[in-house]
Amino acid sequence: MTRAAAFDPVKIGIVSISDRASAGVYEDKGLPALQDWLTRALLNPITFEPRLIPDEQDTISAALIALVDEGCSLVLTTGGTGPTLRDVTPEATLAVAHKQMPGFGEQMRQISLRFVPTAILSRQVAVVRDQSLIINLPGQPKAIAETLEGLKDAAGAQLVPGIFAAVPYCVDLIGGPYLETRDEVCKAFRPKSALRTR
Ligand SMILES: Nc1ncnc2c1ncn2[C@@H]1O[C@H](COP(=O)(O)OP(=O)(O)OP(=O)(O)O)[C@@H](O)[C@H]1O
Ligand SMILES: Nc1nc2c(c(=O)[nH]1)N[C@H]1C(S)=C(S)[C@@H](COP(=O)(O)O)O[C@H]1N2
Repeated sequence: MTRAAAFDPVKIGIVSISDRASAGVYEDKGLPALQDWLTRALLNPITFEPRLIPDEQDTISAALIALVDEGCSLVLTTGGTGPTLRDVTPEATLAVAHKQMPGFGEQMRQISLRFVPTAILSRQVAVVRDQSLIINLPGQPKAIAETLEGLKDAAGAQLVPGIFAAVPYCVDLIGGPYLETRDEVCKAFRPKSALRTR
């Protein structure tokens, strides 16, 4: 068996929530940014389930429920986390939550403050629904890598850990596949007792 074949396959939902990108007013950069980063970070074979939808609460909740029901162990959204009247991604996500995971939002705002003072305007949340972890990321395409990967210095040393470091163990705990990362992109952390030996 090749080493690649030993990695668990994973299905990941990626959801870009933008009135203008979904209407074709501008090109969607959210889905490509999510797909690029996840492909770089994960060693597992990934099946992506992409959705590009407007900032409508019921549409967002329905998309999240469908992705979880289709077997996505992880669902990442981008966009609609700010304070404008149309920004309803956190409400749509909380509406389908079985558990809230507040640490992800707290850490994302800490990371983002190192990039922009307006980081505190993002109301992003993370939740568990069934055996899936759903995480909101901000809408600025560059915010995707910033929040997932964190902040590194010029030599590549981690200054602020990205939120993705905690994602593989969280997915373990809710019964999902064993996710493995490329350390140079994101060093995942698991307690020693949870490490799989090869
Ligand atoms: N899917 C996307 N593709 C490209 N750029 C985006 C996308 N989503 C957001 N942006 C950029 O990031 C900014 C902030 O994102 P935000 O989610 O607040 O969008 P918005 O201003 O509510 O507008 P819209 O929902 O129409 O994208 C946008 O104004 C836009 O410049
Ligand atoms: N890492 C990062 N976080 C960020 C930003 C950013 O550029 N980079 N933009 C902020 C801004 S300006 C806003 S209004 C909020 C909400 O963005 P959203 O409505 O696009 O989700 O995210 C914030 N978080």
